[in-house]
Amino acid sequence: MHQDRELCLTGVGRRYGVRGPWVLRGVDLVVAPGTLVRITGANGSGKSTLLRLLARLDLPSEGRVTGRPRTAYVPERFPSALPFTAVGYLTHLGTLHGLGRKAAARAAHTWLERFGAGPYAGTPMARLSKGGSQKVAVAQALLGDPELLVLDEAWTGLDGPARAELDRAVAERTAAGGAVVFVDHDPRRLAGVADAIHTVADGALRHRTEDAGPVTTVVVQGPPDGRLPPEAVRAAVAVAETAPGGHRLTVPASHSDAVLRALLTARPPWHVMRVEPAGALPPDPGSRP
Ligand SMILES: Nc1ncnc2c1ncn2[C@@H]1O[C@H](COP(=O)(O)OP(=O)(O)OP(=O)(O)O)[C@@H](O)[C@H]1O
Repeated sequence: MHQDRELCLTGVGRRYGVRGPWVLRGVDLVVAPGTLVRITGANGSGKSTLLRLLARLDLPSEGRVTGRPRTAYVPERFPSALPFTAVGYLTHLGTLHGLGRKAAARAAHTWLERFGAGPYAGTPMARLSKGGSQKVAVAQALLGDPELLVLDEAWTGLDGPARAELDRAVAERTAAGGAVVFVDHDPRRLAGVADAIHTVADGALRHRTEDAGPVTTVVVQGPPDGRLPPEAVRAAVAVAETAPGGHRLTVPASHSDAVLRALLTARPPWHVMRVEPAGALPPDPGSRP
C-alpha cells in the first residue's frame, strides 16, 4: 500500500516528437507520502512537463513512472469555459470521487467558502473572473483529499486571503500524510517549509534540501532569449523571468559571490541590476510577474 502511494520516476526522459530536443532526461525522483516538494527552474526549463509526468497526465518518452497515489492536479491554465456552475462542477467531480450527491454538494460549498468563492457558487464557470475560476481550479483538486497534490502556479490569480488559504490547505494535506509538489514563481511561497527543492536546468533535475539558510536576490538583465549560466541556475533556490531577458535569482547567501562571478564573466556578461540581501525580497505581486 505504502509502496503504491510513493511516486517514483526512474531514468525519465521526455521530448515532444521523435526528433524533438530532450526537455528532460535522466530524471530520478521519489515523492514520498507526507512530503512537500518544490520544483524550481527558469521559464521554459521543463517544470510543467515534469509536473504533468508526476500527475501521470503525460507519459515519459523513456524511463519509468511507478506508484499510484490518488492524484489531483491544478494546471497552469484551467479550462474555465465548462458548461457548469462552479458548485455544479465541483459537486459533479465530488460524485466522481465516490461521494454521494449530498456529501459532494456539501464538500463543494465548503471548499468554495474556504476560498471566498461562496458568493459566486451559482455562477456559470464561463462567466467567472480569472481569480474566480482559479478558486474553482484549486477547489477541484482539494475536493477528493488527494494523496498526491500537484500544483502548477496554483496561487497565481488568487487574492491574498485565498493564497493564504491554499498555503493552509497544503499544510493540511501533508499533515494528513499526503504529498504536495508545487511550482511557484514567488520564491517566498511556502519558503522554509519544503522538505526538498529540485531545480530543472539543462534538462536535468538537481536535488537539494531546503537548508539554504539566508538567501540573496540577484536581479539581472540580458538579451531577451539569453540563457543564464548553468552554474548560476544550479546554485539558485528559485529563478523567475520577470521580463524578456530579465531574471530574478534567489540564491543562498553563501553562494552569491560565485553566482555573481558566473553572471559577470559569462559571454556576453549579464547586467546585474540589483543585489538584495536576505529579508529584502520584493512584495508578493500575487500574479505572474
Ligand atoms: N505539448 C508540447 N509540445 C511541444 N513542446 C512542448 C509542449 N509542452 C512543452 N513544450 C516545450 O518544452 C519545453 C519546456 O516547457 P515547460 O512548459 O515544461 O517549461 P516550464 O519550465 O514549465 O515553463 P514556464 O515556466 O514558462 O511555464 C519548452 O521548450 C516548451 O516549448
